[in-house]
Amino acid sequence: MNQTSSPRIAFIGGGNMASAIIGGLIGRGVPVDHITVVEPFEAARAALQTKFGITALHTASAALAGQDLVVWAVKPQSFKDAATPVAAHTAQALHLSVAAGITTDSIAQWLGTPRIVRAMPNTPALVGKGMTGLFARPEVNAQGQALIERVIGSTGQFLWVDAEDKLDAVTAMSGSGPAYVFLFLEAMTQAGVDMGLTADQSYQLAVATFQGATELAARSDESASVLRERVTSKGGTTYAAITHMQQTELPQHFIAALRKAEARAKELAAEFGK
Ligand SMILES: NC(=O)C1=CN([C@@H]2O[C@H](COP(=O)(O)OP(=O)(O)OC[C@H]3O[C@@H](n4cnc5c(N)ncnc54)[C@H](O)[C@@H]3O)[C@@H](O)[C@H]2O)C=CC1
Ligand SMILES: O=C(O)[C@@H]1CCC=N1
Repeated sequence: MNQTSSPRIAFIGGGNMASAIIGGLIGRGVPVDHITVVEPFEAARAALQTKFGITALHTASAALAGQDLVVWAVKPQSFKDAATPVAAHTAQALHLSVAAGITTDSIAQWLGTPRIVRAMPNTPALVGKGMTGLFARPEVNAQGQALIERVIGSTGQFLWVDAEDKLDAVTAMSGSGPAYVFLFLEAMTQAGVDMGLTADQSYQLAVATFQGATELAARSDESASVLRERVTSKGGTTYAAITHMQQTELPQHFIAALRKAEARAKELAAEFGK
């Protein structure tokens, strides 16, 4: 994105997710003075200053008028309160929410505009390897969708879903998913230590294995199950481990856990969307 075509973008909430997107935008050449952030928390404002040279506003003001896009990066429970002072200045803007669970119906009601895209990003966006699910209300035109793709594309991959409730599945998969991977990394590292390796050695082995295996899956035309079978010699070591995982129903427990995340996304909408 160059200087002349750079949109003006405001962020409401300047925490982890906002920082990931801001980092992506700056990396793609969006000038810092095209980015406005409202962030009430002093330490978070200081972090934005140090990291990006952005002086965030501590409260909504007329500086929010004339923005092309407003990105909502507050916690679901803070959204409604955050919306009231902002809505007065931003009725003309396109809005992008990354808040888990909060529906565009609620957001449209709070902001007084239906021009809303809902996104479910994930934290690998911090290193440009994010995966974001997107849903646009019908009032968002192709130009609006293209702007969203430029912004979110600066943080990694994205995909559009055609029904808003599918974002609950996206949340359970890629939104929360990095935490599942980190849990597996922790468990693999512990196993390595139990078998006599150092914690550093174990962690390196675990992280490199995830990196390598997922890169292989991404580049391969074969399914994950075929790739798995290629590692698994009959009666060998992988067979011993996978058999134990199947006998103890690890895959079923994993699937059930994702359904819990999906259910929680729906609960959040009911809880904080009123
Ligand atoms: N962390 C994650 O992996 C993901 C988070 N999300 C969503 O992103 C949103 C933000 O999450 P994080 O960045 O992790 O949280 P965070 O806590 O790092 O950032 C939220 C920021 O909003 C600020 N804030 C609170 N009240 C405000 C107000 N009235 N006006 C403006 N700012 C206000 C807080 O001070 C805080 O710095 C959440 O809704 C979450 O559901 C979505 C996908 C992944
Ligand atoms: O745990 C959460 O509610 C948010 C949404 C996806 C990742 N973090």
